Amino acid sequence: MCDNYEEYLAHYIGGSSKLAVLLDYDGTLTPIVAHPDLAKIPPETKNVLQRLSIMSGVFLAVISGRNVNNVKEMVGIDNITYAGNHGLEVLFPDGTKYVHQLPSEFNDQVNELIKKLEDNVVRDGAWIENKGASLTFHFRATPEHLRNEIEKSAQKIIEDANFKVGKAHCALEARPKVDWNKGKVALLILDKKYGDNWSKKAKVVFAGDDTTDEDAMRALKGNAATFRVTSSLNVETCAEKLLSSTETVRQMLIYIEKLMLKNVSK
Ligand SMILES: O=P(O)(O)OC[C@H]1O[C@H](O[C@H]2O[C@H](CO)[C@@H](O)[C@H](O)[C@H]2O)[C@H](O)[C@@H](O)[C@@H]1O
Repeated sequence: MCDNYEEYLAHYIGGSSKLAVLLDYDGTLTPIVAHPDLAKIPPETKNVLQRLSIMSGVFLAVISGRNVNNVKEMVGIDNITYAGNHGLEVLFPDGTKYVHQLPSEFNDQVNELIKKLEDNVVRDGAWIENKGASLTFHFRATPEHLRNEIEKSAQKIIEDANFKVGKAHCALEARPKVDWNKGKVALLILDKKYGDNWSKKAKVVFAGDDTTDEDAMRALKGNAATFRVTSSLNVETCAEKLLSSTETVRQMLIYIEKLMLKNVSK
């Protein structure tokens, strides 16, 4: 049921003094807007994240499809974990990094893909966000009557270039064909923080709004409280609960802060 998170979280977190909060960025911490550079984190959301980031017993990670340096800059909080490119790269608060190994031919493949997209579908407002380990083909600025055709053509080009293609908000995500995703990186992050029996040591909350976030909801099933941010009640999801907006995500984070304040001051 939508936005009915209080009872669910109070019951799930219980008296636990250790909680990992894993959050997607676009569409979860910030509303979807016309261009990625405009998706600034609302100050109230940043404030509650900042408070959670220094709260004893709370561990915070942002797991995004953006380039990892870009998402770190957009959130702007030190000492938390950032995963970018759908988990292919991670910056840990201790200064260490995880970079998922890509096939040696990847750079050539991505350059070829960019050239094909530029020659065929980068027009009528559509553009490529080159994020290094993956790219996003954006068509939000394309007139609505042209979107379907441009999306179909781009999808075919991405598939033919041997990339994984995923549908996003007015965009297609092109990712290398490696067995890695937001779910696998969520498990890696939790393992690194708590050890491989993390599920016995900490409670976990995950929230995301997009299809790539479903990998995390699936991987965490049974060991986390998971939320899909969506305004539709009919969305197919592996999440346990729905949240209707980024504003509700912010309210939920404030509720988590209250619960954890009680738990850590016991
Ligand atoms: O995993 P996320 O943090 O949710 O990132 C997913 C993609 O988000 C961005 O694109 C989307 O948000 C933009 C800003 O609101 C919007 O203009 C665009 O239409 C959306 O598709 C980002 O640009 C991508 O790199 C991320 O992969």
